[in-house]
Amino acid sequence: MAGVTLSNVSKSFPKPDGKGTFVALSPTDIEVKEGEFVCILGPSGCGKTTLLNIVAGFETPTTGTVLVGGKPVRKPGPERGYVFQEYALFPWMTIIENVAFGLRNLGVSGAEAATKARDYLKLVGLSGFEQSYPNRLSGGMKQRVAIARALAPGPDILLLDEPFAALDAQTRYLMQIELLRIQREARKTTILITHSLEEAIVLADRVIVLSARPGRIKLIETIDHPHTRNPNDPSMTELRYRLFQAIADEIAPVGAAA
Ligand SMILES: Nc1ncnc2c1ncn2[C@@H]1O[C@H](COP(=O)(O)OP(=O)(O)OP(=O)(O)O)[C@@H](O)[C@H]1O
Repeated sequence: MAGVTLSNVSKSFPKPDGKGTFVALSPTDIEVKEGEFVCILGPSGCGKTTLLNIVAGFETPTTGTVLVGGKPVRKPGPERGYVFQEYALFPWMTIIENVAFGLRNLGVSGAEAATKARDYLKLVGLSGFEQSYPNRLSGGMKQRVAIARALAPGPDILLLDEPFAALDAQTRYLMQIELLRIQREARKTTILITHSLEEAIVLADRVIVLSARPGRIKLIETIDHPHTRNPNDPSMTELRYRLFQAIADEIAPVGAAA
């Protein structure tokens, strides 16, 4: 197990016209404890994916450092599993090949990778679909495969970028409960980006709301209600209101200027 520490992490990108840079993420400090489930909310374009990509090692921060298990992140690594919004499965590979892919890249033998891939497909409830191709699966099933693939190399950290955004409401809820079960069972330190207040309330031990771009931490809420949570339960009303207000305040200036 490992935690994640971001110290003074910021990111600037070149402006689209090539003249100078703009700040996508303001200097940010976040400490995610071992086994903790953190959800990050914020308006579109505030730097959520950028933050996650920096933790994943896909992007280098302009300032600051990220430590995973006390070690600096410089590039992607097998101790960090990533789940993309749009499944990102290889359509020409069977489901089991997709899940075994990361293991094979790590030098695990074909037979061992297949055994592990089978175990993880079982964990996400997809035994029996090993030889199917992604185009035969529903959106929810594809996302289960993507989660199994992220888990297969045995990461300490799970990073998920709006993993359920493309799913219908019912499948989304079922997947949230499933993810929570897996996360609790495997005690993975988890950071999940979402646009959904409800999703954050259902899943998170702690919710971090970022401001409009350049993102900075606007609000942190610890949720200590026992799982499983109903975001519409009256006990969640105040929390829900605070989260809503924090996000609405960030969106309001756009409307106000009109
Ligand atoms: N590689 C890149 N090069 C240039 N600009 C980028 C790059 N990646 C992100 N940006 C810009 O940085 C800003 C933050 O983007 P980011 O994708 O992190 O936001 P986000 O909060 O995840 O947005 P959304 O909720 O819409 O997915 C945006 O203005 C985006 O266009």
